[in-house]
Amino acid sequence: MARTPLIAGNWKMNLNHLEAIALVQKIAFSLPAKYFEKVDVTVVPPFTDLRSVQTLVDGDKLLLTYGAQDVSPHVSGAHTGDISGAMLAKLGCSYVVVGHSERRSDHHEDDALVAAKTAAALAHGITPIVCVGEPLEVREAGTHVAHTVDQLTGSLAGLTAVQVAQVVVAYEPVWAIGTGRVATPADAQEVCGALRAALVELGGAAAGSTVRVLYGGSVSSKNVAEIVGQTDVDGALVGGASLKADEFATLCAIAAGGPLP
Ligand SMILES: O=C[C@H](O)COP(=O)(O)O
Repeated sequence: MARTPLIAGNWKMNLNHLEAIALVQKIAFSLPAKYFEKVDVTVVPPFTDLRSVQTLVDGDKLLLTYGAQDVSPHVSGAHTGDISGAMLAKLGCSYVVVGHSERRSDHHEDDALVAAKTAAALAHGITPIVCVGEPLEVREAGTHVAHTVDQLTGSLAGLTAVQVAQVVVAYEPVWAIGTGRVATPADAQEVCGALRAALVELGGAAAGSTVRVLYGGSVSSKNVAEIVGQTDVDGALVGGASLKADEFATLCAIAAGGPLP
């Protein structure tokens, strides 16, 4: 079954709600409806922008979707600073990023916590984008495939086969994030192929054929075609390049198979 590519723009801790509106308007203006038949496009702003983005997307009936950068593993109550899955669902979020390497590093998130967040997202009908990826020393030791497969297995622990088939996975080698040092298409395919095989182990054939496995790490309009051209790469999780409307729109158009906007 052909999987529709997904391009997700992770804004990280950038852009206030006014800047968010301006960027989404520019992206939507640059990408006419025909592109959305061939690629799913989502933006992932900071929490503080989500209500503004929701109002814009709903009001103007835009075809792109949006998501959040994190979700609480808790349901509600005394968890200062957390944002629940129910809150994100009410804001119309389609996706939530979980287990990004910046959160694993900055906030010491481990696979068990990521698994709890993954389950929290699914419980509210939000698709988790589950991130895995090796640091440079693991890549240099040559154990990156086993490392990322272990991370994925831990991050999906406790899910049913049906739930496994509902996630999106993002392979983001830490050494490629924000560095301009993109993985080669062969590097991306090697790990994404192994992750797909692991998905079959965890969720059966349905998970292997339906789950989209993205690549992330210095993706731009210059390299996206080769990356998404790999058999087991179904799109990209884009950081820096998602903050520039023209660049992000071009990147999405290329992932859709063109023509350029
Ligand atoms: O979530 C996105 C990734 O961390 C990639 O970021 P980047 O495209 O700036 O390298």
